[in-house]
Amino acid sequence: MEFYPVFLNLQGKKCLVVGGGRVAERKVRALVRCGAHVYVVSPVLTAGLQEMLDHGQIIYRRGFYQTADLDGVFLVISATDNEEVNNVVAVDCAGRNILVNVVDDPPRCNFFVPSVVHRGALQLAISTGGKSPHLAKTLRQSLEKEFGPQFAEFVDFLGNVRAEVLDRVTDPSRRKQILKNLTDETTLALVKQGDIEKAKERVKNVYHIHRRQP
Ligand SMILES: C[C@@]1(CC(=O)O)C2=NC(=C\c3[nH]c(c(CCC(=O)O)c3CC(=O)O)Cc3[nH]c(c(CC(=O)O)c3CCC(=O)O)/C=C3\N/C(=C\2)[C@@H](CCC(=O)O)[C@]3(C)CC(=O)O)/[C@H]1CCC(=O)O
Ligand SMILES: NC(=O)c1ccc[n+]([C@@H]2O[C@H](COP(=O)([O-])OP(=O)(O)OC[C@H]3O[C@@H](n4cnc5c(N)ncnc54)[C@H](O)[C@@H]3O)[C@@H](O)[C@H]2O)c1
Repeated sequence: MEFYPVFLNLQGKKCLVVGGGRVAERKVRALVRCGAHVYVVSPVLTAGLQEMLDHGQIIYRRGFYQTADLDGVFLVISATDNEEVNNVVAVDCAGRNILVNVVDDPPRCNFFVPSVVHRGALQLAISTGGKSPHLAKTLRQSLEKEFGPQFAEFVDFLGNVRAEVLDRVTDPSRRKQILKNLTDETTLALVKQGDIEKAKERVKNVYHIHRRQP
C-alpha cells in the first residue's frame, strides 16, 4: 500500500502530545515551529519542555492521559513509554478520525513522520513507508550535504521572481513559458556550489530575455 504524502498547515491548530520525555520534546519542538498550539499531557516534563512552558510556548496539563484531552484536537502524537497508554490513545483517535502518530509504532499510526531536510520554504521530506527509518535518516544527511543552507535564500528569491512574473506578465502562455524556464540544471549546479549570485543572475536573465521576445 502507498502512503499519501502531504504538508500540513498547523498554524493555530490544537495539537496534543502525550508524554513529556525526550522523544515528546523533539516532537513538541517540531510542532511549535509550525505554529501549532501545542498541548502536552504528562505527569512529568523534561527540562526543555519546562522551559518552553515557562516561555508560554506550550500549554500543559500535569497528569495521565484522559480521553477528554482530545477535545478540539486536530493531530496527536503519543510518545509515552507505556504501550497500553499509547494503544488507548491510538484507539481513541481512530474512533474520532483524529490524525495520530504513535512514535515508532507503525500499526497504531494513521500517519508517519518523515525525515526532513529544512531549507526555509524548501523542505525535502523522506519516507521509506516505515521499511527503514534509518535509511530515511541516512538519505536526509546525504541530501543535507547536496542541498546546503543557501537553498533557503535561493527559493525565497525564486518566490519573489515568480510573484513578479505573475503580476507583470498577463499573457498566460508567455507566463507559463517564463516560469518553466526560470531554473535549469546549470542554475541548480551553481546554487549547489554556493555560487548563489551567479545563479540569481541566470534566473533574472531568463526572465528578461523571455519578456523581451515578441
Ligand atoms: C524519520 C524519523 C522521523 C522522526 O521520528 O522524527 C522516523 N524515525 C526516525 C529515526 C529512527 N527511528 C528508529 C531508528 C533506529 C534504527 C531503526 O530501527 O531503523 C531511527 C534512526 C536513528 O535514530 O538513528 C526506530 C524505529 N522507528 C520506527 C520503528 C518501528 C518499526 O520500524 O516497526 C523503529 C524501531 C523501534 C524498535 O527498535 O523497536 C518507526 C517509524 N519511524 C518513523 C520515523 C516512521 C517511518 C519513517 C519512514 O517512512 O521511514 C515510523 C514508521 C513511525 C513514526 O512516525 O514514528 C526519524 C529520522 C529523523 C532524522 O532524520 O534524524
Ligand atoms: N529516546 C529515544 O531516543 C527513543 C528513540 C526511539 C524510540 N523511543 C521510544 O519512544 C517512547 C518515548 O521515549 P522517551 O525516551 O521520550 O521516554 P521517556 O521515558 O523519557 O518519556 C516517557 C514519558 O511518557 C510519560 N507518560 C507515561 N505514562 C503516561 C500517561 N499515561 N499519560 C501521559 N504521559 C505519560 C512519562 O511521564 C514520560 O514523560 C518509548 O516507548 C521509547 O521506547 C525512544
